Amino acid sequence: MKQFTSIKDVQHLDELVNEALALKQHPFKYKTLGENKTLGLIFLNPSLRTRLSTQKAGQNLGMNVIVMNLDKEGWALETQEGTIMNGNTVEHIKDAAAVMGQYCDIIGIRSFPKLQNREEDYQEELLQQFIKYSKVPVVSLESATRHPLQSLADLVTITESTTSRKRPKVVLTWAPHIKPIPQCVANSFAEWMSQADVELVITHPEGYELADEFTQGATITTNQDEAMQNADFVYVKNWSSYRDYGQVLTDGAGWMLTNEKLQQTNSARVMHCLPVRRNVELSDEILEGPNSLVLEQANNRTYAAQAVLKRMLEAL
Ligand SMILES: NCCC[C@H](NC(=O)CCC(=O)O)C(=O)O
Ligand SMILES: NC(=O)OP(=O)(O)O
Repeated sequence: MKQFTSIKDVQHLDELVNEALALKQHPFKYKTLGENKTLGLIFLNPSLRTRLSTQKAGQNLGMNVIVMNLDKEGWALETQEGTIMNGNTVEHIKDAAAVMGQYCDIIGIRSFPKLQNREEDYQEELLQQFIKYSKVPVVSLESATRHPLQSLADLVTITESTTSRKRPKVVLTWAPHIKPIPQCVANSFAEWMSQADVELVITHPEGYELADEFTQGATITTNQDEAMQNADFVYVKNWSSYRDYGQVLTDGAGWMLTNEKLQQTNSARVMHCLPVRRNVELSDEILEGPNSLVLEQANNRTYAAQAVLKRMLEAL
């Protein structure tokens, strides 16, 4: 694997999921594979899970891992081509990425969307420039439009939790939030589920339609109660509008998942990528209840990252 920025970089999805599950059983089986190789993790936004699980994944494979919070600790980055840098930006991404590519064998990068200009965000300029100028394999740690390591961990979690039904019904439901949130976790989850052996239903209020490219094959409804019927997994997530880009169109009163709503499901397991705003997006009773899978999802982030890094190391 030369890079990992979306499901399009995965050739055999089942094999990657099984690899992650096998690594969960034997995390140190390949502890010499990454010997003398450096993994650089670069963050332009906050992170708890992605940072620690990817660092741990690299270490489990024997890699040296270096981490930089570029937004706080680095020079202010310029991304425009050919600009006269007489303003606030200090270093061009061309130079920064090229330098980091010399220090690292694999680079991971997190860069959220600005949620101001849809075309700009969806072009993934920062991620693409990093790939171009670092010249080493790049793994997305969550970009402007996708969060593939999260989606892989989510699929691993669903795979290991499926018992009764061969083709589970998976519902992605919009939830309220207090501020505009990127579409990337929802985009990515929908994109990965469309390639998995599940029935995917997406439910959200009017105006929160995700971009078509991510939702192929899904049933989409604005009726949350209808979506919940007989669900095996409910994935809870807020996102801002794609249509009215970056806008919050409703306070979403009534969209928070509760135990009462869960009654309509097939005892569905409840998922969320975390961090979660308790009692806004999801109730305490669900998060702490027997149906919650959120901690297992977070745990599986390590093995998802390890499976991806293993493939990248093998391709170096
Ligand atoms: N990396 C995982 C999720 C990141 C993002 N959450 C946030 O930005 C939370 C911000 C807040 O709650 O103030 C999201 O939900 O898409
Ligand atoms: N789920 C997730 O990506 O969490 P962090 O933002 O803490 O990395």
